[in-house]
Amino acid sequence: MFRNLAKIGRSASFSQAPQNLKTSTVHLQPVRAMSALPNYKFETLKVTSPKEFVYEVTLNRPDALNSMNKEFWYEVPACFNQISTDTNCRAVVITGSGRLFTAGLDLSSIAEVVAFEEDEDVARRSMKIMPTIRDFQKTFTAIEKCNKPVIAAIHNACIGGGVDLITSCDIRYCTKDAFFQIKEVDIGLAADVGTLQRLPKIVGNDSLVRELVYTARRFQSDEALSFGLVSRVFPNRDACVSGAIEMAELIASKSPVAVTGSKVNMVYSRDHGVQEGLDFIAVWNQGMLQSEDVMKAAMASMQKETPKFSKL
Ligand SMILES: CCC/C=C/C=C/C(=O)SCCNC(=O)CCNC(=O)[C@H](O)C(C)(C)COP(=O)(O)OP(=O)(O)OC[C@H]1O[C@@H](n2cnc3c(N)ncnc32)[C@H](O)[C@@H]1OP(=O)(O)O
Repeated sequence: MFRNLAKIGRSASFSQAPQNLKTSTVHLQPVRAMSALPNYKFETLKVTSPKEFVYEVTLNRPDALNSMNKEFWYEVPACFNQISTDTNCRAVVITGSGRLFTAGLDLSSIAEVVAFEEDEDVARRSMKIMPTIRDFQKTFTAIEKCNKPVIAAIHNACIGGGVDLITSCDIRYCTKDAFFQIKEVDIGLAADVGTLQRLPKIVGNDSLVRELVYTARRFQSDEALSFGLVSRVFPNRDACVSGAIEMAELIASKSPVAVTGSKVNMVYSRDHGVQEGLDFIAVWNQGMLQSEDVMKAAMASMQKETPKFSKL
């Protein structure tokens, strides 16, 4: 399988003829021109802070349709692990630069990403590939494990690995022109970095998920909204990104103790039974109920004031 993919990779377009990419037709860049945060230095991502306590992580390879190359797979977890403990951030928005959100795996990078000696024994080759798959799974798990809620703002195409990415986010918004495709079967793969595991839990319709996975058929924003993959649809990219940032700002105004606790417990409860989930939150809250945030929030609510919470 990967041997064939590696051959495709050697002849795919981005590595050989990036100048041919059709990126000039529609450029929907944000109206806001924001400078990157100096302590977040990545090749494939740009991190900015559009509002206090809100970070925007932009997939930043517009000329390659934000496709996922080797650097991307390692930069995403580095970025989200850093954000997870960054006390200046309480909510994150993921956006795509250029004309679409992401084209998924960079087909021209496959040979570099999955490197092995062709004449090597199958077991030895397999054992070399396994750690790469595990690493790539960690890429999107880092978003799910990030202590801050993450909102995906999707415009135009969200293909293959893009669906893996957005299903690891907490909230998904998209534009009216957005379309999605679980594309992996079309390149001879069973999706292996999260879609098959997370999507059924998000949409609660196993029959539909299987249909989308087995056929790789495209579906549009209205269908994505109808079965709950996204919760809001906006007329265009600017409106979508602004809506996501506004929601992130609202989340960031709440107690970071309460929001982080809610995220950690929702992820835990998705993967465990009701009683285990109740046990987990009981242990969690035996500590967190002692937080100053509880008293602050309750007092502010009674006095009809807006509480201000300290950094975590
Ligand atoms: C261990 C692995 C874990 C990860 C697995 C992940 C798997 C996946 O993501 S599977 C999906 C991989 N992606 C694709 O198959 C995308 C295929 N591309 C498209 O469907 C369309 O190109 C797209 C909808 C993104 C855009 O369509 P549009 O009509 O607007 O543009 P095109 O003319 O089709 O494309 C422009 C040029 O870009 C090249 N290109 C597009 N996507 C990729 C890609 N993912 N990797 C490399 N190159 C890509 C396309 O060939 C065109 O090149 P050229 O003909 O030279 O202009």
